[in-house]
Amino acid sequence: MIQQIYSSVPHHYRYELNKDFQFAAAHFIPDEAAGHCARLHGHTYFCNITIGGDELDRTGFLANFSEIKKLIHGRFDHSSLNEHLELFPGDVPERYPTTENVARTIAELVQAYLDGKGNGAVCLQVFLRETPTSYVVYRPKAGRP
Ligand SMILES: Nc1nc2c(c(=O)[nH]1)N=C([C@H](O)[C@H](O)COP(=O)(O)OP(=O)(O)OP(=O)(O)O)CN2
Ligand SMILES: [Zn+2]
Repeated sequence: MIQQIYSSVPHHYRYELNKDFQFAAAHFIPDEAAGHCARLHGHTYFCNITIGGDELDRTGFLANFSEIKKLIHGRFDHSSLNEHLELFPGDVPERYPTTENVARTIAELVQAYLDGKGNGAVCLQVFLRETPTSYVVYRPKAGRP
């Protein structure tokens, strides 16, 4: 994991936090146009989340590394992404569990968690690798999903 090279995010925050983790998940893209991806298959996703902010919380954290991992890994690891219908309803192409849509969804989940902390931290980037040769970088506009 530590050999991974990320795109860096331009920003002016005093602190930048990065958390790496992996999760194993199955998925399929519910459209025949997706070719072999329309069949159920699995990946070990590699994820890097970048968070920026100027203020630390009372524990001296911008955000707790372990809570960031738990938020995403705890929800998706050893699951079928298509069964998370609240996030990936099968009839909405913008919500099919493609790498792009999963990366954006992760950014949305992380930002919702950060909003609850109240120290102004923002999710700046989600790097999501689906296979050894395929990955997506998602950057919310103006630091927001
Ligand atoms: N833009 C996207 N294209 C594809 C996605 C996606 O999410 N976004 N997903 C898939 C498949 O789900 C598949 O898991 C990954 O496809 P691919 O990179 O082709 O996988 P391979 O391991 O076969 O790649 P090779 O480099 O040819 O070994 C497809 N496209
Ligand atoms: Zn896939």
